[in-house]
Amino acid sequence: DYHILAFFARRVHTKDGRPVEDIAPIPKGKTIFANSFDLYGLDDAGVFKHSRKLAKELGGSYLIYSLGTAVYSVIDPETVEFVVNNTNLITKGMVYNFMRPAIRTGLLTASGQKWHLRRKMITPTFHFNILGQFEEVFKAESLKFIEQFHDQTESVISVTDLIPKFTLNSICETAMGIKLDDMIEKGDRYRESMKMVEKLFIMRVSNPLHYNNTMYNWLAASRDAPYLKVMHDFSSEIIAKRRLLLEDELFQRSQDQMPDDDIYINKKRRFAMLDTLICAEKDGLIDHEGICEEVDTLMFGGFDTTSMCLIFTLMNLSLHSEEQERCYQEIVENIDDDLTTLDINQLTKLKYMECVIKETVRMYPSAPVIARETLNATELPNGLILPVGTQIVVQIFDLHHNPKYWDNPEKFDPDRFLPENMKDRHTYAFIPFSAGQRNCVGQKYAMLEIKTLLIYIIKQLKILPLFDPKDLILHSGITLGVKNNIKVKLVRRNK
Ligand code: HEM
Repeated sequence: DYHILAFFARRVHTKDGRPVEDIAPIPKGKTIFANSFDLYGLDDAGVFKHSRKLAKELGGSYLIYSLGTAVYSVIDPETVEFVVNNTNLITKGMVYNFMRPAIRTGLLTASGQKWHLRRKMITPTFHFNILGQFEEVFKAESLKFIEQFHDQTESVISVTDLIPKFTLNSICETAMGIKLDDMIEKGDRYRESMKMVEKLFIMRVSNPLHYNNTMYNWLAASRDAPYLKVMHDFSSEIIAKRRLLLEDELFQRSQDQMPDDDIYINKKRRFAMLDTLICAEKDGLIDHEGICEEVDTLMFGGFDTTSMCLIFTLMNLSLHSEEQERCYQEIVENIDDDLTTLDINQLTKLKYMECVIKETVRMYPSAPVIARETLNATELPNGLILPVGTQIVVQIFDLHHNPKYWDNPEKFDPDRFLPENMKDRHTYAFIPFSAGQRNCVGQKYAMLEIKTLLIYIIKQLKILPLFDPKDLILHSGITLGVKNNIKVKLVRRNK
């Protein structure tokens, strides 16, 4: 009866006929419709808390039934390893449909042949040599960031306000080849709309009446439309600007009689990922709509995720002066005083800083949840047999706080990531960038960007706390969000 009231959900079975509950607890739903309306009426902070509460109470991966579907939430590394490495499980979960009005069907949300083609097209744009060119942009943007405080011995800043500007400028200049200097106001509106779109995404997740596209279009699409328009107008303007710049560049090259295929290896010219897409369009491999899909995906993927990681890293460093000092000493020992010479090779020497960043994304993973859908009945290593259409939700946040794999998980302790402390831990207990075929294409890009800004800040300024972490209110979105205005005090270091 219970499952019939979840609108005829196909049921999960076990390989050996044991009751499912022996392997995965099934929390009782709030209404007679199983768990379908458990999130109903909750805001983005409530949705976040709900999942944390379930993970804590149930202590392991668990199963719910919602609107005709079984939803298996995974918080154990053995199942995570199976899921992310299973080539039959690369189709994203149903909830990614709700992102499509904003980021369309690009690399993040696409499936099947389309995903394979796009992944093949976009992966080379994150090649080591190209990242080396992007490093110049990260340095320029980092310098701009700290120059805001150059005439002050101390200043109070809101990292939640300032960091997203830095990351949006960086992604637009690296990936899109466009400086935002004459689009500052439009950039501000883009960021504000993005925030709103994430809120609306969670409103849809928490209201099953909006799951179906027709119902959503009828009941909620017009409410969301103005924010989506701001986002899409912004990305369209960037594409149009880059098209003109690239035309110019190609024209110049034809005048100088240089071959077009030399365009990406010319050291003097800065490569933009968007150029690859525009050139692929000329070869008939992608159309204008496809370019819009990928630009919206990369802007979103490259902006909000790194913002959140930087915000929480700066917060953690402000709260932990000893760890901050270790980062400072490591910079002094490994990085040239003249930051204009900073390059990728120097960045790889900052091992402790890497531990700090990893510990931060463990505690606050920018992508707290990822999901897949089974296209066939799928047997898991623990003996559960998931029927076709099951949603597998990898709860990265709960995995990263699972006390079975992390001692004192709420404690900030970068030493967890020293090689000697990692060897006995399950590799899949930590997957901030996911893993397997559908892992994050921007992982190396993100680490470079984050390390570069941290070097510029820590080298010159001490970061002091102005925020009590007990007050932190996290919320769900497409990425992890925070309700608070997190401030820190920056004090110039004595030379
Ligand atoms: C701290 C920063 C970042 C974190 C924590 C992060 C995390 C993730 C995760 C967990 C996934 C898997 C999503 C899923 O399975 O649904 C992912 C995918 C992706 N990320 Fe990132 N990401 C970060 C930065 C970036 C950057 C900087 C870019 C682009 C410039 C980017 C672009 C993408 C794209 C396009 C995908 C989809 C890949 C695919 O499905 O083939 N990410 N990211």
